[in-house]
Amino acid sequence: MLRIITQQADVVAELQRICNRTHDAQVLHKEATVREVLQAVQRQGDKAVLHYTAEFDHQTLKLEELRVSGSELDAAYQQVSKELLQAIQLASRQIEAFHRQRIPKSWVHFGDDDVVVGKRYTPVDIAGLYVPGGRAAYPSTVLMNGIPAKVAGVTRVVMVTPPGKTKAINPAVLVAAQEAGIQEIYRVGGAQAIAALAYGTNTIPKVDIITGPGNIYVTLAKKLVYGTVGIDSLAGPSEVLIIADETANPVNVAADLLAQAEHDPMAAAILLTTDTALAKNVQVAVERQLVDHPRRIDTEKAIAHYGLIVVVESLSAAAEFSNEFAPEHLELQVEDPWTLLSEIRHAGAIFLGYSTPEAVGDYVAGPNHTLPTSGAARYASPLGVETFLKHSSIIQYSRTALQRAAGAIDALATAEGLPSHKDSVRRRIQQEE
Ligand SMILES: NC(=O)c1ccc[n+]([C@@H]2O[C@H](COP(=O)([O-])OP(=O)(O)OC[C@H]3O[C@@H](n4cnc5c(N)ncnc54)[C@H](O)[C@@H]3O)[C@@H](O)[C@H]2O)c1
Ligand SMILES: N[C@H](CO)Cc1c[nH]c[nH+]1
Ligand SMILES: [Zn+2]
Repeated sequence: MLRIITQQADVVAELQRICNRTHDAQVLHKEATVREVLQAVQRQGDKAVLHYTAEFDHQTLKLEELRVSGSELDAAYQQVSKELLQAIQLASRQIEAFHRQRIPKSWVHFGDDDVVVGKRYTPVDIAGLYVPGGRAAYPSTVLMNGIPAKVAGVTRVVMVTPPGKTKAINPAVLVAAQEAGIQEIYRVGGAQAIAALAYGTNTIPKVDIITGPGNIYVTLAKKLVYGTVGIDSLAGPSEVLIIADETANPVNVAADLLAQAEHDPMAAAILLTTDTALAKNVQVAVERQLVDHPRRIDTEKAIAHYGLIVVVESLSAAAEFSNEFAPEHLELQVEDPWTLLSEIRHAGAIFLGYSTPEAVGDYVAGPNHTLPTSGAARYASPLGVETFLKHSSIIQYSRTALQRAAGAIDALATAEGLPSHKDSVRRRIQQEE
């Protein structure tokens, strides 16, 4: 049952417990498993990848089965319905249009002082996309990662995703990949997939950046390989926080809470409301909607451990609690969501009004659904084209400009005790032209 507490209780402590669920003491044993997997793949490559695929995904693969074959890719189109193909294509267009809106552009500034400075953007050479596949198949996530990579101009994009129950990858995932221009796909999931992308094996290439969401094992592995490779952000078990007033519909609020809880037993679903009656009605509606829920066991676990309703004194108090939590998804189901928006500082994606369930953002709105979780929205942003780009600073000085700067460089280099820095400037300005 979804618990109700009031603002008199220690709301901040409760929210912190839920927010920290992926990095608290209880996940330490999972981190130990992940470290073991990373080390084994680093040392033994493909052999360890196949070993852990058998252990965690219960699939015994031959080495040559790791890469999804051309015939499996071709066959996927015959296995999806026309409606699903059209939905994938519609979502692709929306996602591409959104991500093409603001592509970071290189620039140079030619100053009057004979100094040129600028930024030059270049894509990573090779990107590795993680597409989850343990408890659900995620064709939408293929698009959310693959399209921004292509828009950024990444020339080699590889994808990893766990094998399904019969080794085969869900055909919708393979169709989405091809619609996003991805052909190089490996049948591997979990920490072993992240390790393979980070260190490289004989079969799977080492990449420059790993992007994409995943469960606790995937998220811990991404955290641990950061530095060996780049990562997008820590996009772990899903979460939603809804702020609702008395005007919200309790049945819809309940459905939106369950829409995130159903992702994972570690998903979080929180309602902050100013209305006691709404709190009770949502609690009842959640119970009713769970009765014949096809994913009832996992969803109930999420609701029981990481679900919460808080009755707050004001919408401003709700906004402050939400800022503490920094949710992946924030829904504002209140009479005037645009006014409340001005009080929100930290959230991955914000959904305004009664007709904007979070599911529109998961699939068709266009903004990315790969979002920071577990408080990471305090410092991180949704995945985007810029995730696959980095920039180099551009600097050019004329001799006159160097002469002007020499005094300041002298003083700073002297203060730092770095004489060759000073010398590299002095020599140039003392040299004959
Ligand atoms: N934040 C986001 O942007 C976002 C987007 C989509 C999905 N998600 C999240 O992605 C996750 C998807 O999770 P999933 O489980 O369906 O798929 P997944 O692919 O992330 O995880 C499945 C893998 O976990 C590994 N694994 C499972 N049990 C293990 C164990 N006991 N020990 C070691 N490894 C183990 C297996 O190797 C398996 O391949 C959910 O948490 C969902 O909420 C987040
Ligand atoms: N809500 C997920 C992000 O937490 C994304 C997703 C994909 N498919 C359905 N939902
Ligand atoms: Zn979702």
